Amino acid sequence: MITVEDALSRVLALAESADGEVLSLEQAAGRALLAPATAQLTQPPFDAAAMDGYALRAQDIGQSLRVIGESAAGHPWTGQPAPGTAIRIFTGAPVPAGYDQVVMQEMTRRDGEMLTVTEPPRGSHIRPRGGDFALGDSLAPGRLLTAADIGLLAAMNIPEVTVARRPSVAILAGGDELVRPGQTPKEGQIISSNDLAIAALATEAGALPTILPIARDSLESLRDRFRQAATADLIVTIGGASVGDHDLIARVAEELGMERAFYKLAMRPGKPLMAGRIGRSAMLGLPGNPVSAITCGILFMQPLIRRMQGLPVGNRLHRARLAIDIPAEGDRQHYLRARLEPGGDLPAIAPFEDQDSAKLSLMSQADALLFRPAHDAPRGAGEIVDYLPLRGGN
Ligand SMILES: Nc1nc2c(c(=O)[nH]1)N[C@H]1C(S)=C(S)[C@@H](COP(=O)(O)OP(=O)(O)OC[C@H]3O[C@@H](n4cnc5c(N)ncnc54)[C@H](O)[C@@H]3O)O[C@H]1N2
Ligand code: MOO
Repeated sequence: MITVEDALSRVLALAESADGEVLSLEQAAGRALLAPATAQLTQPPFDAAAMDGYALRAQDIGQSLRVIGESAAGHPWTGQPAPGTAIRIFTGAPVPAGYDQVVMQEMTRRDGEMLTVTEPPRGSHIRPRGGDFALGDSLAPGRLLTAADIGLLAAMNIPEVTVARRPSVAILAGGDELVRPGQTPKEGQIISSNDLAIAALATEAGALPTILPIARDSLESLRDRFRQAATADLIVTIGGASVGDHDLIARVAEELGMERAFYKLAMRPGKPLMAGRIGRSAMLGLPGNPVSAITCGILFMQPLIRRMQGLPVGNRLHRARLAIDIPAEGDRQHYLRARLEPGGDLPAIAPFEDQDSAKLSLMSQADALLFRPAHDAPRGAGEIVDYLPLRGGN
């Protein structure tokens, strides 16, 4: 058994460098920027008024000023500046050269052509040219494009960007006991849930998943599914990873030339995780127990999919205080399903008493995976521990 850390670095090594595709900004939100995007202009392109009011010379405040022109957004004033004058100006309009102060109209009194500043302004109310970004500034790759990024890129006059192609992920669940949701299970059958949960995790990480028809516990059925999956960037199998007589995944994968990176790691849940490469595809073999499959999906599959898009692998640990005492850990790194509550300086975390890796209801209720290193000593309420959030904030 290898450590979780070692396993993760071997899984990440399965990623090849990301392929790019060029998309319009309308299509690019949520995608991974793959090449630097460089501003084609300077913003603001001119010193701009931040308020509706008057442009004037700060040194003239206190005098009665003559209003000699108007500058509106899209309609700059082009006259000659002069001491003792002011220009009517609107938010976003160019501040004409020769004037260094905008005064809000609420702080002035206008009488015909004449203007008096009634309250001293605070700040110039001028946004200087280039104060937001300058020609040649760039947005670095390796980030998911947010709504604000899309707005920024548009303002930079970049109509198209190179983003990582979404990795294709073929998801292969197998087992004679499995039927699809919506069907009526016969005696001894259960509904296949793992493939849908893993596909949801893959989508969340930016992949395009395809759920293959459920494989039967036969070599022929599994060979057939692997053939269907052969063009995927990543093949994820679920179940059939352990030691039972029907656990055939490893056998078929090897027969098809899988180069195995590892099999089994010192982790709870998720010990029988397998990883490697088959043909042009990376492969992850997740354990069948639903909580184990989802935990391995979060800890290994999602980082791999992010790495395939040139993104940081994520899964940063956060800190919380234990709400209850917990016993010493065994020889596997443990991820316990836990509830988080708001706390004083840090949130309070309480692992569920029942950590059965077959219980989806508990995984669904969990706010976090409490992280415990192998051989960790007993811990008391109030001690600080690490956790992985399960609801955003990751
Ligand atoms: N003698 C041993 N038995 C087991 C060991 C072991 O080390 N020695 N490890 C246990 C652990 S830990 C896990 S995790 C499971 C993993 O087993 P497999 O990956 O071989 O998974 P299966 O046997 O195929 O299934 C396990 C369990 O999960 C259910 N399952 C499978 N696929 C799905 C699906 N798509 N949707 C919903 N549920 C699924 C399946 O019905 C079984 O109940 O092995 C332990 N045993
Ligand atoms: O690893 Mo199994 O995943 O403990 O249930």
